[in-house]
Amino acid sequence: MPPARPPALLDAFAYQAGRLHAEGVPLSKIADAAGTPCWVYSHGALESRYRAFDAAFAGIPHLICYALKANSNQAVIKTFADLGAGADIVSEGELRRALAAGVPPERIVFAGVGKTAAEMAVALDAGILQFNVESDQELERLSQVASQMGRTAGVALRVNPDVDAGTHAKITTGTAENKFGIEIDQARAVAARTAALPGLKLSGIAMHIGSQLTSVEPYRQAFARLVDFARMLMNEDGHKLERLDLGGGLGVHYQHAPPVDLASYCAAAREALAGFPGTVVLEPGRWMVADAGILLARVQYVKRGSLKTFVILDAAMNDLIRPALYDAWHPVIPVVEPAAGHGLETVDVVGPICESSDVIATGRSMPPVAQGELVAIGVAGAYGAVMASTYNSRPLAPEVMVKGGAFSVVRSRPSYDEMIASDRLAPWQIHRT
Ligand SMILES: Cc1ncc(COP(=O)(O)O)c(C=O)c1O
Ligand SMILES: N[C@@H](CCCC[NH3+])C(=O)O
Repeated sequence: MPPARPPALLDAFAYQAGRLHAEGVPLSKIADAAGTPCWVYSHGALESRYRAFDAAFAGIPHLICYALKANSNQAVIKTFADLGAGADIVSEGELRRALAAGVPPERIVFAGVGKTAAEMAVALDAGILQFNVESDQELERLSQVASQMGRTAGVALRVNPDVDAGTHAKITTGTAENKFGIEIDQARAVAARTAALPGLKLSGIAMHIGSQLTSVEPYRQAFARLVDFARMLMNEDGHKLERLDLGGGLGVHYQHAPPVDLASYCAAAREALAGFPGTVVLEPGRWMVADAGILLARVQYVKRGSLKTFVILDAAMNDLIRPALYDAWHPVIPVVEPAAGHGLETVDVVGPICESSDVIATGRSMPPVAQGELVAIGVAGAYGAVMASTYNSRPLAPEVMVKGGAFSVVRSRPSYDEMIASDRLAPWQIHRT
């Protein structure tokens, strides 16, 4: 097993003159301006991730539909949209975020098992590229909504290839046990139904087998099944498919580098797609943003007990829920570079929330940190801010984007008044004096 990820490997976050920076900005300066906890994103890292992904698929017609669910801040979406990205969305909220950030509707694909008729209507009205349809009932509803509006909906059938992605049980999506997609054995009949129903145009086949994949083999199997199925639909049933949507899921380097990297993922896709005449749609989320973001926090207390030492931060599970939810491992890095030859201390890094699951790191061996110091929680650009809540009435942490030597608050911290502003008393609780 290779050693846990050293801080120096975080792409855009490195020590300069003994202080951790985001690109050219000392993180302490951002903490002073925005307060802690706060999210910090590197514009340069986002751009280089997108460019690398795009370059890997050079030579084959492709459309990168960034999966907004990983990080849907307007400044992040716009960074990708400016480079030509489309969007993979799962809700009307994400549709509105994509459009507001300037993603052209003809580059938007709409996934999700529970699309409402209202969501379909808004997306049809916007003129999105395709609906990734996940059930026969959804197909019927989409046909009705589109017909009533006098529109034609582009349809890609999301098939469930029944391949185990070998990832965490809570984030696998491509086996028959999961709610996602149409079982591949049933999908041929659903394709025929799509061709027969009004208001629909079958334009592609889609898949997405899970997230944080760390091996290429499940991709190979799933891609092969998808392409075989698409060829059968084209050659035997006469459907004209314009697009194959391979979904997302490419894993990133949290604790240990995954053996699947962009090059091998892309090679597997190219091999499977050889000779396919259409466009390949890709829906990377995590891979595009994880390394480009950190959560910046300040140590409030160091509590030394008889069994454990707790480093208590001002960031908590309501900010970053991944450790509590998936036992996820994130690097925790002191902002002041530890002196050469520093020792290590085994600590639990926790937040102030009243739950024992409010952990950022358990049993972590790290350089000692003291009260008042800043720490960066790394690889937090994906599924960080988007999964945050206000549990314990903690306002959502602000988001900051850095570009070179400049930084900007791209979502502010709500005031306490704003946080409670939409609560109302019931009429019978209002007493007139
Ligand atoms: C349909 C779909 N596409 C794309 C993604 C993005 O996945 P990831 O962030 O793992 O690339 C997801 C999330 O797992 C998804 O459900
Ligand atoms: N939210 C998850 C992954 C699920 C991806 C969305 N289908 C994570 O933090 O890793």
